[in-house]
Amino acid sequence: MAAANDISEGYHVPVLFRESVEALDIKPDGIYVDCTFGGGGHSGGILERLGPSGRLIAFDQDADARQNLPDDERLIFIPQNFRHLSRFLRLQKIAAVDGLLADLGVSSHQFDEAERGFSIRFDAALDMRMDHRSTLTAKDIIAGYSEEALHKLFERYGEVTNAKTLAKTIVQQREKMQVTTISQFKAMLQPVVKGNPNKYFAQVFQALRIEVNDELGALKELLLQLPSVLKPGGRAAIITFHSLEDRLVKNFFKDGLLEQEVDVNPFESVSREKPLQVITKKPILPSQEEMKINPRARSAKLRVAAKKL
Ligand SMILES: C[S@@+](CC[C@H](N)C(=O)[O-])C[C@H]1O[C@@H](n2cnc3c(N)ncnc32)[C@H](O)[C@@H]1O
Repeated sequence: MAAANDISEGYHVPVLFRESVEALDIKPDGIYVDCTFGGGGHSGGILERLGPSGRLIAFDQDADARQNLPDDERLIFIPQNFRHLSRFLRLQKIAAVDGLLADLGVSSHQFDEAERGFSIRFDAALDMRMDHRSTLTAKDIIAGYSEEALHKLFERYGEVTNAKTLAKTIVQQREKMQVTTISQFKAMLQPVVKGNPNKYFAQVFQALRIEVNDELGALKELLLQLPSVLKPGGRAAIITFHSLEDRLVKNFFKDGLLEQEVDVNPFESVSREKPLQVITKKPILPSQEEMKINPRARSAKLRVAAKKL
């Protein structure tokens, strides 16, 4: 596993490393959660600050992350989706934790392994699953979703400007040809590509990846568990990579609500307890220097909140 100043470039370079680990305000004997272990960069930073009695519970739904596990008995690895956070903490007999970090999305490793099907750079099966135990793949979405569902998906998750035309083309074309690989899919899209093809394909692939892995559903479930999982004063630090995720985190940290819900009863809106206190009024962004060294950091935003005392 990568230590703080010995970042392994091979698997994943942690983004906003110092900022996010410092945001957890680590107590040496505390219990912490890394929801997204990946290459173990952030976990390494947390372990460095923990004393011998501290504990780190690390989740990752991708079996590949196991290869980065350090030989450290303070770390417990849980190869599961972080949406099951409370359940697995209970199994470990942990009632609440002192801090939690989530560095959302995919790792560089997942992008760089051609056969995972995440990257437009390679040809492979249209897969995109972070967790191989789950059944839905990108191929299934292209083959089976209705035109309307495809339209909504590409518009919402990819901000594809001609999402309606794209959805229509997919539905027409899939009658004529079976699409199982990235190159077949890209060929199918050729007539509708708008602007820079790489940018267009990247938006389309992002939308499919979010759907395959139900990334927003998992994030919502994680957020809803924060008030009960954190100890009073316990910190949550979440790094997002696109506006849909960031909006969810921002709203939940501010109001304890997933969407901007309108309170029907104005008295209730005054009295409703907000479970978290926002620590970062504005998101923390990577420095120019970090973005130069690690272009993947460009869209990262870190938000931090604490459970109210
Ligand atoms: C951006 S990488 C994290 C990198 C890590 N912070 C590091 O320093 O190497 C995201 C990781 O989280 C995992 N992941 C994403 N969503 C997840 C979820 N809902 N549950 C569990 N793991 C998830 C991915 O498999 C990937 O390995």
